[in-house]
Formats: sequence, C-alpha cells, structure tokens
Amino acid sequence: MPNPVPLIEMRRAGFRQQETDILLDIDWRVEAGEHWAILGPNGSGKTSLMRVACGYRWHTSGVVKRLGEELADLVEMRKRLGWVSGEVLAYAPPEESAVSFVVSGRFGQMGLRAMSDRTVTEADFSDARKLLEAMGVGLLAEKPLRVLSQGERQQVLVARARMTEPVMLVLDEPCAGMDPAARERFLMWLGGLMAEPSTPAVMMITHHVEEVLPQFERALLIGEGRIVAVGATGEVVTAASLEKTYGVGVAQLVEHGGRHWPIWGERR
Ligand SMILES: Nc1ncnc2c1ncn2[C@@H]1O[C@H](COP(=O)(O)OP(=O)(O)OP(=O)(O)O)[C@@H](O)[C@H]1O
Repeated sequence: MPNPVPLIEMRRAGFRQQETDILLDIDWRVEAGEHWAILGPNGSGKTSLMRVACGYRWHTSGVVKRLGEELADLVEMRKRLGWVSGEVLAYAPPEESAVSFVVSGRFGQMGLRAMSDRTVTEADFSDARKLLEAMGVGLLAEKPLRVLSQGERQQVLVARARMTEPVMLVLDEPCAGMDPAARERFLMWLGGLMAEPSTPAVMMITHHVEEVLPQFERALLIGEGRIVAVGATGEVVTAASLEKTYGVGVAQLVEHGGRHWPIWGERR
C-alpha cells in the first residue's frame, strides 16, 4: 500500500553552520515511491540536503517533516529512510560474507562481528538471502566483502539498507570510481530494481547527468545551497538549467535511451 503521507516535506528550510548558510529556502516535497535524482556542483549542498531530509542533521530554520512528522524517533526514522553510502563499507569487516553484512542492516550494524549482545536467527539469514535473490544478486551471498567489485558492493549495500524495509533509499554517488562498463552494469541493475513496484523511493545524488536513468522521473538541481530547479526530470534537466547550476556552458544535450549526456562548452 502506498504511504499517503509525503516522505519528505521541507518549507523554507535552512541549515546554517558556522555562520554560513549551507542550505537556504528549501521548498521540497517527496511523495512515497517517487524516484529522484539530485544534482549539483561540489559543495553545493546535495549531501547536506539529504542529511537534513533524513534527520542526520537538524535544520536551523523553516519546517522539515519526515514521514509527516516534525519531531519523531530519529532512530526509527533513519531505519525507514535508508542511507546507502560507500562510507559504510569502510567500517565493515572485509572477511564478512555479503549475506552476513546484509543481515547486519536489520540491527543497524556494519557487519555481524560487531554484534555481541544480539541474537541473529536463521530467519534473518533466510530473509537476507531471499532479498539478495529477489534483487538478482543471490550469487553474491557467500562471497566475502573484500572480493566484491565496486558495483557488487553497491548492490550489497542497497540490500543491507532494505533489511529494515525502508520507504526511501538514499544513494550518495553510488557510481563513484566505477569504470564505464561497471557503471553501466550497475545502472542497468538499478533501473530494473527501480521499475519494480516493491522498491522504495530512490534518491540518487550524482555528479553525472548521464546517470539519471529514465526511472528517475523527478530531479532537483542545487547550487550554493539553494534549489535551482525542481520537478519533472524532463523539465528540470535541460541545457539552460544545467548551465545555471554548474556555471559552465552546455553546447549540446545528447539524448540516448531516455538518458542525457551533456557536451560541456560554449554553443557554436
Ligand atoms: N557541519 C558542517 N559544518 C560546516 N560546514 C559544513 C557542514 N556540513 C557541510 N558543510 C559545508 O557545506 C557545503 C555543502 O556540503 P555538502 O557536502 O552538502 O555538498 P555536496 O554538494 O554534497 O558536495 P560534494 O559534491 O563535493 O560531495 C560545503 O561547503 C561543506 O564544506
């Protein structure tokens, strides 16, 4: 059943640190099941926006509602708003199997070895295996994390985040460091996953316009902490708004398979 309450609602929201406005005047609404691409230059506030949205940072002005509430149990909230970040892997034991790592997501842990006082059941392992299989990556289950490719690691991270049955997944630059073939494989997998109705809302932060798959029906462009454009991807990801966001000319925006590749430079 779709959740009728917006996942995120921000009204004139701001985030100010050390006398600097990191986010300002953010008006944004994310409905259940929507897939969003978040784009903007380095330091523009993409990660801060998602941290505030998910309750990892507290806004300093305006209104932010997460799952319809202004104040709520943040631990529970974070389980529902799953953050998928490669940074998590830095804390994971490299010898741990993918399936154990996925199970650990149910307990908010980075792998099962870190857990001393909790009882993990066979049912947890069975659920994790089923999830990996349903996501088309069942063959990764017994592999230690250290042997996985970058793309496989991202897939396992997504599965780990889904162990708490979140209503939203935040992918922070999931394709960073992938070669073109690995990136395409990962994106095709992600696109397939996003097309399934059982997949929660996906928010993907990226630097690369061409990673905005057709399944991302909505997009937000941010520059210097302010929204530059927000709405339907076809109306937001345009040469004009990309130029405004990045301050670089877009000579051409090449469409292929529902994705767009900008050719940066002055128009001739
Ligand atoms: N807690 C904080 N205190 C002070 N400055 C901060 C804090 N968090 C973020 N910033 C600053 O806010 C700006 C936005 O940072 P943020 O990480 O959100 O940008 P980003 O768009 O995700 O960048 P990148 O693409 O480089 O990852 C940066 O200048 C950063 O240094």
